[in-house]
Amino acid sequence: MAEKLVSSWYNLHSSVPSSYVQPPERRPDNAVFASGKLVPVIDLGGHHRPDIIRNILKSSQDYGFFQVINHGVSKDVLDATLNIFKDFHAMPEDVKIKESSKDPNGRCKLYTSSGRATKDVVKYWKDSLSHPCQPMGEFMEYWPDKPLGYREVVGKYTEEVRKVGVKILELFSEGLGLNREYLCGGLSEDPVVLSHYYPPCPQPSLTLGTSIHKDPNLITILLQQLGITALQVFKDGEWIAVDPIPNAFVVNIGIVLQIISNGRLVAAKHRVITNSSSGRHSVAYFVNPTKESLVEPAKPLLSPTSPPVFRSMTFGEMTANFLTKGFQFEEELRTGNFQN
Ligand SMILES: O=C(O)CCC(=O)C(=O)O
Ligand SMILES: [Fe+2]
Repeated sequence: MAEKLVSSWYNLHSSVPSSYVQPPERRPDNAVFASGKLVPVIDLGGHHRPDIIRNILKSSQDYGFFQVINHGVSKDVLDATLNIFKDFHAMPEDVKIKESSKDPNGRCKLYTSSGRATKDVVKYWKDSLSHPCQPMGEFMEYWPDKPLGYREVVGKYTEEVRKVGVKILELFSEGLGLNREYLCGGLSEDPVVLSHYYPPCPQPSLTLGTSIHKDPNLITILLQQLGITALQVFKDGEWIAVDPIPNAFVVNIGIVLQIISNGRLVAAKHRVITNSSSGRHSVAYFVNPTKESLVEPAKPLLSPTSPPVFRSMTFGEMTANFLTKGFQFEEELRTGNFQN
């Protein structure tokens, strides 16, 4: 971690440093907002499976986003998770660095801005901790073990969210006409958890917490802190706010699922704005394939009248390209657009 965390210095400033000022066209105050539009809310506890599937597919085609309620993870687990990550980001910088530097391969990391700091023309008002979270705890020895209880709380949370992920992936598979387990093997076996902290910002109209991006994964299952609306989704030239709902998860489609569905499901652009009165925490669970997995349009969805819209590539190769080229790399993945 070469650059100082925003949380270490934000309270010393009454204006944002110039390196955090977005160009006018990207500033939140210059954006067009959709009034009255809402990302659909889906009750996963509902009993009519075909309805749930229909709603999930429709939201994923129209918005690339939906929220789920009655997903089976208890309020206690959600609260404990947000609290442990709050406590993590509140620790002194040297402790946070030590606790997140145990993995010799650097897959547990603490970073500021987008983590691609040298490539960001403008920086983002955010610190993040991320690490793999496989269900058998394979990687747990490299997780932070401070604050007290971190591994227990995050281990429980990621195990519970994994189950929600399996449910949702099964619904997607069925809805797309694939067999129920299609997305459940290597295509979703390398999950990563990301804890984002957006400190209070003195000039929210000039800066962004997270860049305008699409997620380079299968799906994301996001837990938002209540009381602050900051996540926005881009649809038809307008930004739609994703208001936090008590005990809900926000689910969004990543580029990998867009490719597997051969473009039927959409990975939408989104971003996070800051606010001056309080900090915000969110916890993203990225459902990722293993790096050896081949990401390509599902064969059962292809036919002479429905040819592949995307080319195949291993997830490892895809990730390396997204890291250097950003989500614009998606264009290169479309058949006919490939450049070396
Ligand atoms: O903090 C949020 O609400 C969203 C974060 C996000 O977009 C991501 O982790 O990809
Ligand atoms: Fe995202």
